[in-house]
Amino acid sequence: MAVYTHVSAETLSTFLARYDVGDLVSAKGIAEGVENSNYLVDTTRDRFILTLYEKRVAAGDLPYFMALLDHLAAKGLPVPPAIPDRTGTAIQQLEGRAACLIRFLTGVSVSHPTPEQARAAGAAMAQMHVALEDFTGDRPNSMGIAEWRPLLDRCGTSLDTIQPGLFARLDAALADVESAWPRHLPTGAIHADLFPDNVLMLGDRVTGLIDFYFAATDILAYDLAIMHSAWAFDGAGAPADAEIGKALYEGYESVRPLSTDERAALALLARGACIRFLLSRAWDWLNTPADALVTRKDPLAYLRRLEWYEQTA
Ligand SMILES: Nc1ncnc2c1ncn2[C@@H]1O[C@H](COP(=O)(O)OP(=O)(O)O)[C@@H](O)[C@H]1O
Ligand SMILES: N[C@@H](CCOP(=O)(O)O)C(=O)O
Repeated sequence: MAVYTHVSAETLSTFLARYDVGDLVSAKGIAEGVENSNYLVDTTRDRFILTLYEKRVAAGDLPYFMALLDHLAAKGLPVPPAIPDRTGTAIQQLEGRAACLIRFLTGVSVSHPTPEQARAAGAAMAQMHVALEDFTGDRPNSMGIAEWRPLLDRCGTSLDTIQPGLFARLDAALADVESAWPRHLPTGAIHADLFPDNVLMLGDRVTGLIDFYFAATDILAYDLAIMHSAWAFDGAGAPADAEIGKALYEGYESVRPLSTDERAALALLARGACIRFLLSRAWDWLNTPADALVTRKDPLAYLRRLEWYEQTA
C-alpha cells in the first residue's frame, strides 16, 4: 500500500480549484509504491497523479527533481512533469505534506520483462542520460557509495538476524568495492532506481519513466548497473533469462555507446548497486514492523545478486 496520508474529497476539490484542470470526478489511492502517498485523480478534463511526499523525500530536494523532470519532458522524454497551478506554482502543501499534481502517463510496469522490453528500457535510460547532458542541476547522491558504510554501521550486527554472518559478509564485500570504485568515469544526473516497476510500457514500447525521487549526480554507468541488477534477476535474486541483461546493455548502447572503461567497470558498479539495495532493504526489514501495511522487500534477493556478480560477471 502507499497511501499514508488521507485526503478527503472536499479537501481535494478545494486543492484542485488552484489549478486550471477541471473539477474533481474521482480519486483513488494507489496501492503500488512504498515511499509516498499517491492518488489517481480524474477531473472533468483529464487524469492526474496526486503525490504527497512522505518522510523519505526531503521537501528541499523537490525543486531539483521537478527541474529534472521539466528538462526531460521539454526534450520529449516520457516523464511526468508536475503541473503548475494558476500562479505557476508546482510544489504545493496539502495535509501538512509537500504535494504535486503530476501528469498521468499510460502504460503498465512489467513484472517479468522480455528481452525486447529490456532493450527498449535500456535505450530509454540512455536517451535520458543524453538528454540530461546539458542539465545543470546538481544533487549529491544521498544513497551513493559514501553513504553505504554509515548505513552498514547503523544496521550493525542486527543484520545477522536476517542471515547469520551477514554483517561480516557485507563489511568485506563493501571494503572490496570501496577500494576499487572508479573515480574517472563520466558522471551526470542519474535516475538511480530504474527498476521494472518504475518503467511504464505498452507492449515493447516505453511510455513512462517514473519515480525520480532518488535521482542524483553520480556515475552514468552506475545507473545502468543498477538497472541490470534489477532487471536481469527474478524476485528471489536468481538470474533470469541471460538474454534480458544482454538486451538491456545492447539497448543502452544503441543510443549511448559505453567507453571501454565504463564497460569494464559494470560488474564492479553492479556489486555496489547490490550492496546499496541490500542495505536499504535490510534497514527497512529491521525497522518496519512485520505487520505494517507496507510490504518489506527481501534483502537477501540482493545478496544472491551480489554473489552472482562476484562469481560470474
Ligand atoms: N505519472 C504517473 N502516471 C501513471 N501512473 C503513475 C505515475 N506516477 C506514479 N504512478 C503509479 O503509482 C505507482 C506508485 O508510484 P511511485 O512513484 O513508484 O511511488 P513511490 O515513490 O511511493 O514508490 C506506480 O507504480 C504507478 O502505478
Ligand atoms: N527499488 C527499491 C525500493 C524503492 O522503491 P520504489 O517503489 O520507490 O521504486 C528496491 O527494490 O529495493
